Amino acid sequence: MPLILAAAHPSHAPVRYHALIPSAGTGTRAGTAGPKQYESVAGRMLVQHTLEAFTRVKRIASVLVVVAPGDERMPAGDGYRVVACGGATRAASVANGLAELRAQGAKEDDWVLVHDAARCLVTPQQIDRLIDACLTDDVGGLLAQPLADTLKQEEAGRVAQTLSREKKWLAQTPQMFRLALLQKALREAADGVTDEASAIEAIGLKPLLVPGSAQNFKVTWPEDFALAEAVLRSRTT
Ligand SMILES: Nc1ccn([C@@H]2O[C@H](COP(=O)(O)OP(=O)(O)OP(=O)(O)O)[C@@H](O)[C@H]2O)c(=O)n1
Ligand SMILES: C[C@](O)(CO)[C@H](O)COP(=O)(O)O
Repeated sequence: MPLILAAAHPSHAPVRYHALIPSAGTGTRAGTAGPKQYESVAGRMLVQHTLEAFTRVKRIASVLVVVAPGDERMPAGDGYRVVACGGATRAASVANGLAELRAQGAKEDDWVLVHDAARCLVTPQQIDRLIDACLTDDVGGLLAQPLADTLKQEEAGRVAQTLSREKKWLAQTPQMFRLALLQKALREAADGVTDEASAIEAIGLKPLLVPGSAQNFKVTWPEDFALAEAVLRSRTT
């Protein structure tokens, strides 16, 4: 796919935005027979809804989907490429995808928007909101949702204490950082890092929190499929 020059960086160098969609998980918590991203939701594979949102954002120059080695279930489609370089963890899949982007010619300063295949309810408007908020930021940032419920800490199945929910956010995706910075952060990240922002935080930087949407949830549990289906169908009526 040709890379499109999308916007002007303050230094006047061309800035490009790439989407990286880790889709190499097995979906163990979803309780489905196969990986959840291939389940049918509102008439299409779950991951196809995710990809449609990104391919509709015109300033995104390329969309790269990372699947597990040997996985041939991802359909080919317009506007995205599939590479079978998934790793044992989400962070490894993202790191391998970043290396692939570099191999394809993406530059160190290009922005990368990493987004879970399993967040199939993201909208082009939400993606644009993140880009608009971060494009002049020195660090980058993520969509996130302020905590709505009271927060409990558990000990042996009982409440040990109630934590303050003030200034607490649930991290969503996309999470948007410069390519080389994110590569460095993931190289240095401790095992078990569960999102890009925490790798960036670990090197001493403070990602920007950009309000997302409660509808941008990650399909994780069996009951999430029906909810995703209902939301998607409500958008087409
Ligand atoms: N080794 C991995 C693990 C996860 N992912 C991707 O990271 C996203 C978020 O992960 P999660 O929701 O945890 O998906 P799974 O790992 O598939 O689910 P589970 O943890 O229930 O097994 C998903 O789109 C998933 O496909 C990935 O690319 N490579
Ligand atoms: C990246 C993420 O979706 C932000 O909330 C989340 O950390 C993914 O975690 P998982 O353990 O892969 O479900």
